[in-house]
Amino acid sequence: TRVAVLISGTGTNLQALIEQAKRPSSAAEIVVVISNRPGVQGLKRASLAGIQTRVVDHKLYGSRAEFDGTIDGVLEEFGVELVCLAGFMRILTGTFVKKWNGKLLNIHPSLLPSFKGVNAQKQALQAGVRVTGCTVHFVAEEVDAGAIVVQEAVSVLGSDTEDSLSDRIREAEHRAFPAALELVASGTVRLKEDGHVTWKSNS
Ligand SMILES: Nc1nc2ccc(CNc3ccc(C(=O)NCCCC(=O)O)cc3)cc2c(=O)[nH]1
Repeated sequence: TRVAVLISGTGTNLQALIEQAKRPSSAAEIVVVISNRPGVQGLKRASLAGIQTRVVDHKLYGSRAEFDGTIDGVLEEFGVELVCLAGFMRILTGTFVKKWNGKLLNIHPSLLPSFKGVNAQKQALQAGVRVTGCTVHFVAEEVDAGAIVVQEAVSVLGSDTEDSLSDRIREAEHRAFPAALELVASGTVRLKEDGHVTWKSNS
């Protein structure tokens, strides 16, 4: 499966996906990395891995529709079949999400539906939960509300700060996202028309 990864920054999740796609058994081939910001470290990680990169700078577009349309054009140019959002921080328009429905994966640093939106780790600390984690989900128009593919639980320690908890969640993300990538790229898991996830059964 031809995969694109969308980033906005360092791309630590991108690195985990690159390593997963390199494995001989992987069903995924990352064919392009697209950033909405120039000069970010994730672009260097992609180039080091021999993956083509594109920058679609959202500041250069008058509307979200034009920005998303340019992203769509790059995805079509590379024959992309699956898109992973790895720390991509721009909300995608409904038109784009509809076109790519079932082919867009995002990772969120909490056990959705708890703690949607930005600073999910801080929300978990402030809520006093003893278990949080990360979620890989299909992207729906409503932010952080798409069907769940993979989750990994992470304990909250009494000594945790936002940074120590974020680091521990990030380690879980680096396992969960590659696992979800394989499940969807291999066709084991897919999104049904009714918006629910279905697992291919051998029986
Ligand atoms: N329609 C749709 N698009 C998304 C785009 C990115 C992400 C990644 N997670 C994100 C979740 C939230 C945000 C956010 O609220 N950023 C501040 C506003 C930035 C802006 O103005 O664009 C960004 C990414 C998830 C979604 C999603 O669930 N649905």
